[in-house]
Amino acid sequence: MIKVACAIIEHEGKVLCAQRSSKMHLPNKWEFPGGKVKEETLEECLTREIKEELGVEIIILEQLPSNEHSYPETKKIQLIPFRCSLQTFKIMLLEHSQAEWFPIEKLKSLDWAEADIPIVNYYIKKYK
Ligand SMILES: Nc1nc2c([nH]c(=O)n2[C@H]2C[C@H](O)[C@@H](COP(=O)(O)OP(=O)(O)OP(=O)(O)O)O2)c(=O)[nH]1
Repeated sequence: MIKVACAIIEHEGKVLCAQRSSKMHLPNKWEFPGGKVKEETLEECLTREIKEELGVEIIILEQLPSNEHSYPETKKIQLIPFRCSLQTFKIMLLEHSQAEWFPIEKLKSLDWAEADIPIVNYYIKKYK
């Protein structure tokens, strides 16, 4: 199983969502920024990935329940979400096609990567 850490970054009641580019696996799907965990802690992975993808520093607040999901033709992933806030604010799009702040009530309307759907539903239920 591949562990993937992702960041639910909050600011002024909104959440930062990122759209995968047309060239990535799961093209054009929305996700929480993050990536595969290497030889490092989940927190180190998340800090590194967010810096690589968006050029910002995060503050990790809380780990939320993970979700296991199998996509066709890839190994099962365990998607592990963390609520985060930003320490630096100059967001750069280094990998995604776009990144946007959405109010919690709009999250359901995005075309999410399948593994994210239970996480989005949990988050909406707990934090809206
Ligand atoms: N980052 C992230 N990945 C997700 C989410 N939902 C979801 O299904 N995934 C999948 C997409 C990818 O198959 C996998 C993460 O791999 P990735 O390719 O984005 O991460 P990475 O940068 O470590 O990958 P790599 O290019 O080094 O191989 O998890 C999510 O919310 N965030």
